[in-house]
Amino acid sequence: MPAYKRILLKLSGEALMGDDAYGINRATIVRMVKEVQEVTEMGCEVAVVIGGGNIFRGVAGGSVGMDRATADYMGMLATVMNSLALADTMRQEGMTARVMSAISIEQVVEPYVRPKALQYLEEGKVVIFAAGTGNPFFTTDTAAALRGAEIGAQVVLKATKVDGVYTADPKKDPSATRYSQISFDEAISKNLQVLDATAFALCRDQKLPIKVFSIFKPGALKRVVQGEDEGTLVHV
Ligand SMILES: Nc1ncnc2c1ncn2[C@@H]1O[C@H](COP(=O)(O)OP(=O)(O)O)[C@@H](O)[C@H]1O
Ligand SMILES: O=c1ccn([C@@H]2O[C@H](COP(=O)(O)OP(=O)(O)O)[C@@H](O)[C@H]2O)c(=O)[nH]1
Repeated sequence: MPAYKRILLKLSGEALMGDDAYGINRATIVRMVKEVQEVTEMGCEVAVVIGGGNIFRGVAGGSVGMDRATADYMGMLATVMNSLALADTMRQEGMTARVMSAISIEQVVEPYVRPKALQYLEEGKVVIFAAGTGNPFFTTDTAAALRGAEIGAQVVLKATKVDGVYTADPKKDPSATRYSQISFDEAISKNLQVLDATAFALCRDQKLPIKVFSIFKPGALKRVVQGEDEGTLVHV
């Protein structure tokens, strides 16, 4: 029995590169899809938000003099590409996935319509939310928090490059240690960078717990969904 009936899974776009320098690494995306398949087979309803950092990030465009909003729209389009790749890989693995976009590009993907997303989830289909929130100056973490709240997910699962929330950024401070759980208030008071501030505030207000775990660790998603001790739970 899964510990969660419905989850919102945020997959890092950057992690899709695997060991490549850019784009989507085939073996990496297949592995991610197989992990998602395992949890759908347990009867867990899965919605996914995928980032775009493997292709384009708005801040990168902004830093070289591009108009930030334009760069962010490019970033959103990058998430659409990743979403299409993810849905197609799911199809190849025998799953049914539907991509819904926050910006209208109807020839490519259907628009996000909340009742329809809920229907797909009830039917056991994986729903992939593309184009983030549809607004510049936001991130896909915020899209994950927003859609997670909208669909009534019991938890936002952030599958990322680190295996949890640490006392300090583990990439900069090797002596940092991992929390197995931490409250929203404590994470805020210690200024721990887990999700961006907007996403974090939304989850806290909606009392939507967040689980941070490694996207690279085999079987981690399954263990999280089974309610086992994996990664870090950020709770109310
Ligand atoms: N206290 C902390 N605990 C864990 N990770 C942290 C912390 N502070 C900063 N980080 C950094 O946050 C990064 C993950 O967040 P993020 O850039 O949003 O990744 P993505 O959106 O690609 O999943 C990690 O690579 C880690 O270096
Ligand atoms: O609601 C959103 C979501 C994403 N983006 C843009 O899309 C890019 C890719 O998303 P993100 O950086 O969150 O991806 P990840 O870190 O997961 O690779 C961001 O840098 C933003 O430029 C945006 O403008 N609004």
